[in-house]
Amino acid sequence: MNKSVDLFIIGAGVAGGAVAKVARRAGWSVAMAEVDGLGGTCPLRGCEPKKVLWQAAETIWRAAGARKNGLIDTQPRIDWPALMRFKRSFTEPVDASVDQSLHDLGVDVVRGQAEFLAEDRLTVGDREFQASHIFIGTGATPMRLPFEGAQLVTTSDGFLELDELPGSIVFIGGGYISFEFAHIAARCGVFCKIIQRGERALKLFDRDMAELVVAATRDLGVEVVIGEEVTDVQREGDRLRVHVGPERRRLCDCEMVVHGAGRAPNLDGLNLDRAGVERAKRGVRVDAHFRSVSNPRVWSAGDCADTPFQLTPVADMEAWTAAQNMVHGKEITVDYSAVPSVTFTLPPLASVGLTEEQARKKGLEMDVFSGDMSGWSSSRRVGVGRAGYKLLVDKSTDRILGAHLFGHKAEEVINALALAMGHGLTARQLKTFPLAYPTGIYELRYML
Ligand SMILES: Cc1cc2nc3c(=O)[nH]c(=O)nc-3n(C[C@H](O)[C@H](O)[C@H](O)COP(=O)(O)OP(=O)(O)OC[C@H]3O[C@@H](n4cnc5c(N)ncnc54)[C@H](O)[C@@H]3O)c2cc1C
Ligand SMILES: NC(=O)c1ccc[n+]([C@@H]2O[C@H](COP(=O)([O-])OP(=O)(O)OC[C@H]3O[C@@H](n4cnc5c(N)ncnc54)[C@H](O)[C@@H]3O)[C@@H](O)[C@H]2O)c1
Repeated sequence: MNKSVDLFIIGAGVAGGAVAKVARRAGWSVAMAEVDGLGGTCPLRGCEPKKVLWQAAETIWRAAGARKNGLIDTQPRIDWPALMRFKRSFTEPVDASVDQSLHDLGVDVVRGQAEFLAEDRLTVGDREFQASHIFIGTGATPMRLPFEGAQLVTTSDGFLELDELPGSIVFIGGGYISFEFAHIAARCGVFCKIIQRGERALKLFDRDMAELVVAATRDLGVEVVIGEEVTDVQREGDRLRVHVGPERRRLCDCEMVVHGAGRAPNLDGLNLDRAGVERAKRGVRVDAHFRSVSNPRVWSAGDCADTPFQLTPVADMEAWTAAQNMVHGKEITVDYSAVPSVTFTLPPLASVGLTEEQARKKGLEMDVFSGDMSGWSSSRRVGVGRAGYKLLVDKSTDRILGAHLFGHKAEEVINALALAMGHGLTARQLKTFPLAYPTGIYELRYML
């Protein structure tokens, strides 16, 4: 069956959903293909289910802190199967609820894998579409691991569906996923090891803060191995053997190996060549307005586009911007200078703007305010052992260039700093504005 539409959207995730809204409100006819659950990674197998697990682990963390402070004498335990059932009470309704909103919006939802036939034509199963505009919002998937035993490695999707936890887990890679999952699993009694190649873990974060997180993670009993690259995984009876380095040296055995080695744009199988859509390693090549550089009918944003971050709010912001340009003929761009990001460890690691290294490379004249927060009452109240901050302030404008926090409530405080950066507030304004006390955000005045 053939159908012509103003816009065909590939992928019903955050980015696809944002574009659909703008286009339908402008009266465009819109069809949208989705090969998996509607809603995409974030609500089904990413941020949302992870946060449910994290919140449960936070209870254990809080209890450990209270025990350390001599306030309680028991340590609670997570009932993992119950936690999984609880998690599913969040994830299972998502598909039907997104389906309903897309239906109410007037989007023609097509279940199945979309593939290009030509520059303006696509198929999904036995349906064929001709579209004046096409939006690619296919997200990312765990990147292919270049070794034989890769099929033995559990992905983040698999981890978030585990009915039972194993006794030991090795995480490949020391980025967001490994640290977040290890902080959860370790608090459920799993022995965890994180293996990171190169000279440091959490590379997207400020070096000093990342070191603090590694130290706190080791305090928790998680082994963090830096400078080793996982090059093979093999089955040995009922265990898995992890090898590292070019010579495939045996490093350790464990019950499960989890993929935290990065995510790649989900573009294979789309037949981009047939549509003349150029791609780079990081995704569809787009101009500053999110239009394909090689096929003007095609637009792309979110995790599958060659843009700087793989984060939900960024996918949303980029896709909304792409839609304004595509539907309303605007020429707007995205400002990435104040994008906050959090690694949900316990306590969390949060960051916005430039790291100290990046600011120094740019030759910026700045004041660096940094310190240890472990002795502050906010840390002592919850028994935090390690906590720190670093704020970079431009000497000439007094504006925040970057902010990096590791501590209680960092995941919330960082948003105040992002707002301050985005709206050009000065350090003095932040320091003197009367904020509610005693709160995490109030403590900004002690940092500056
Ligand atoms: C474990 C985990 C935790 C995360 N935690 C956070 C967090 O705490 N905070 C945060 O900001 N970000 C987090 N992220 C990242 C966040 O989930 C992504 O940045 C965000 O979902 C990207 O949105 P998107 O719309 O670009 O892609 P997606 O949400 O991945 O949507 C793409 C959709 O396209 C579909 N699709 C792909 N190919 C086709 C095809 N050929 N035909 C039809 N449909 C197709 C997919 O099935 C998917 O539904 C996390 C990611 C993971 C994996
Ligand atoms: N809280 C959040 O916002 C959140 C949470 C999870 C994921 N995400 C998004 O998903 C993306 C992917 O997350 P991720 O944790 O998989 O990737 P990541 O990019 O954060 O970290 C991957 C790390 O694995 C290392 N690595 C790769 N192959 C290796 C090997 N064979 N041996 C040892 N180390 C290896 C890389 O050098 C890199 O440092 C993130 O970049 C982020 O944008 C965000």
